[in-house]
Amino acid sequence: MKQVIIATKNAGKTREFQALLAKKGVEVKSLLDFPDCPDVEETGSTFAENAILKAEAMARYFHTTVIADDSGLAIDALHGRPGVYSARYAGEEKDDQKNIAKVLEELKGVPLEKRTARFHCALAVAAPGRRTAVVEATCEGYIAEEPKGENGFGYDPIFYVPQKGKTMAELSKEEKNQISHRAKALAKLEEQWDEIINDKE
Ligand SMILES: O=c1nc[nH]c2c1ncn2[C@H]1C[C@H](O)[C@@H](COP(=O)(O)OP(=O)(O)OP(=O)(O)O)O1
Ligand SMILES: [Mg+2]
Repeated sequence: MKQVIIATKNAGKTREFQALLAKKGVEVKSLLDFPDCPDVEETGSTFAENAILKAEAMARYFHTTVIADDSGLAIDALHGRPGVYSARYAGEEKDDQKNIAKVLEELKGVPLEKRTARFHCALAVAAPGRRTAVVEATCEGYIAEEPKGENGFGYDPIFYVPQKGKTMAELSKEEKNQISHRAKALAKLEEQWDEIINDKE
């Protein structure tokens, strides 16, 4: 069985990687499968730096190739915030509902055409004794006036995707995986794929 470790404790990201990589016959393990693994502090000032920090720490811990995802939402009217602070925007507890409420409060009265935003995803691939590779991608949209939809995770209920006429949380998993920042970044690893996967008996 082909396998890859994604260095994330986020269940939503994990589900998306599982769906994206099942097509390739690759089984995804995330850090949720390894409850004892250490926390990595996200002290970088960019998505790429944080992805590298997480990937390299976990490649050392597991002695094998891992992929880390650092992602978030950049809102133009908020000068790029919440950005790399997306997960903890409304506090250390990483509460999606509180993060959404904070963003909507800050955007009160801002008209739709000025609510432009994008999701960013940086993926770092680290392996012991190898140079770490990083790819990045974005997905453009608008911040809706109110949350809509039940699917996805994080800021999906307030991220309006113009070409679909829906919020990200109203898209099916398959639809999100055709357009998302995460799917686009993963596609950029295509050429390195044979070196990334681990063959498990
Ligand atoms: O597709 C997405 N749809 C909605 N929201 C999203 C998405 N992608 C990232 N986001 C938000 C969630 C979280 O507020 C932050 C990620 O923060 P980030 O540090 O990368 O992830 P995390 O702390 O949840 O898990 P981990 O670091 O273990 O991978 O951006
Ligand atoms: Mg994090």
